[in-house]
Amino acid sequence: MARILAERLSIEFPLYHVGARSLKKRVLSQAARRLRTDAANRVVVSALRDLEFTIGHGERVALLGHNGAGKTTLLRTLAGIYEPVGGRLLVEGEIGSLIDPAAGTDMDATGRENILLRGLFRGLSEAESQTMLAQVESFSGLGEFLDVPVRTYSTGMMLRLAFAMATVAEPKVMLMDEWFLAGDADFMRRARDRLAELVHGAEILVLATHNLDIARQWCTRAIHLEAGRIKADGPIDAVLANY
Ligand SMILES: Nc1ncnc2c1ncn2[C@@H]1O[C@H](COP(=O)(O)OP(=O)(O)OP(=O)(O)O)[C@@H](O)[C@H]1O
Repeated sequence: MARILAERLSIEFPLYHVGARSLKKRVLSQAARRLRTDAANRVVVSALRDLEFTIGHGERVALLGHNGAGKTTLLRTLAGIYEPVGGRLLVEGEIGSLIDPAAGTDMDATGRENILLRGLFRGLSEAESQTMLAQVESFSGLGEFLDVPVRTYSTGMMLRLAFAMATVAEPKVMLMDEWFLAGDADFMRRARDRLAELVHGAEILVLATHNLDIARQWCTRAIHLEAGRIKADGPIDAVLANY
């Protein structure tokens, strides 16, 4: 069964090329909330600090918080893109990630080649990859553009490809950034239906959003992040009442 467990989970980003003494002085002199110097005397941004939570089967979690609170960092960490600098993270269940459309995409390869590569990466057989290709082809609506290098795609075309590739997998843990809910009206009508099916089929949904209506509509629980820490965690209505 799908499960996510975080214990004292912390993420930091070293800031290279900002060795300026003035910045270091500032970091040391003020009670800086997010910046500090690490053991190697580098300035680091503390993006997530000591997060503790468990997400279990059937939970639909909204990550809420103002700009820079840590929502995207947490999604990327759950997806395995960032490695925690402290604490422990356990994610059980196949992950479907709708976070960065370009992530895991070879920009010089065509859409079709990318789909087949993704299939191979997931350990699908040749026949299964071809089935996935047919599904993505019909769902993405990219038509002849599937045979063109991805680097020439518009933002909306990238989104279609990424969406179609991520959703044919029927993952158990769905990680999603709200901007995947943006797109042209025609595609989004179909995408929302597919997404609703996926969310229904997935055991866990984690959705980062600023849109409280979307949070209320899609989620049962909310984790409110503030400056990299959990400010509130509970049933969606209770968290939103104090948001
Ligand atoms: N690659 C990076 N290098 C340095 N700092 C980073 C990096 N990515 C994120 N941060 C910092 O980590 C903190 C959390 O950023 P994050 O993008 O997770 O916030 P967010 O809640 O998703 O914000 P938004 O709502 O604006 O998208 C911010 O202080 C940000 O500056």
